Amino acid sequence: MISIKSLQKYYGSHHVLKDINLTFNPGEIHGVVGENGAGKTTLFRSISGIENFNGTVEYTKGNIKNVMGFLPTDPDFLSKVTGKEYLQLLCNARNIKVNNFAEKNIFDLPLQQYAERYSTGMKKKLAFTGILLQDNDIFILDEPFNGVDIYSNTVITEILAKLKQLNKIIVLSSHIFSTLYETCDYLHYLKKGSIVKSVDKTQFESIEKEMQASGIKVKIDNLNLK
Ligand SMILES: Nc1ncnc2c1ncn2[C@@H]1O[C@H](COP(=O)(O)OP(=O)(O)OP(=O)(O)O)[C@@H](O)[C@H]1O
Repeated sequence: MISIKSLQKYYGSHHVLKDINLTFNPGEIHGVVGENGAGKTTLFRSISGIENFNGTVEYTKGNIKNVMGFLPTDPDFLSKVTGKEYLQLLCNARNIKVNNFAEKNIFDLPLQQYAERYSTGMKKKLAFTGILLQDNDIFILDEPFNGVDIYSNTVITEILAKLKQLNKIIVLSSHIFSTLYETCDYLHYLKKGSIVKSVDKTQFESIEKEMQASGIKVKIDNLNLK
């Protein structure tokens, strides 16, 4: 179980995350939704230990960093590192031996090419493959579906279902509600740095409606488009 208590994050005087309290259990898929700039990436980076913050993130089974795979929105790679070398590096970091990377290449990526020259979607798929090969127990996925083609979206959805079956802890963000309905067990609505609503699947619609009602129509009307 991951237990987040009173998490606060400031960038200078900007209070980006305000008193976040969340619990994630094995076998659950949690979605974090919110408008651009609400703080989703900052929350994920804090949980992953990339950012300093006030409050606590506790994992009951030990050091979260040793068992967690973090997928950033836009993964980037060192220059002159091929896709295969990148996967090898990630496996080495966990002492995992892979004999045949071609067999593990679920997205059919050109593993002999330099990863930094991959397209946006290919980079995301390579980074995702890497954290899957690491046998992690926790997956923090920042917009895993964004920039990825339709077929790969289906593959990712099926992988998430499999990870859930395997009792992993999964936290993801997405702006696409149909995807969230399909994948998540719980949704947390992050608004201006605060969790304003946490619901189970039976109430996803209430968050979708609340987000739609948060002024978009009024703003468009104010444009006076003719
Ligand atoms: N390194 C940083 N330094 C200063 N401010 C930052 C930094 N990173 C993020 N912010 C600010 O923190 C706030 C939350 O940003 P964050 O990227 O977490 O939002 P988000 O919900 O992930 O947005 P999006 O949906 O657009 O990806 C924004 O106001 C952003 O400008």
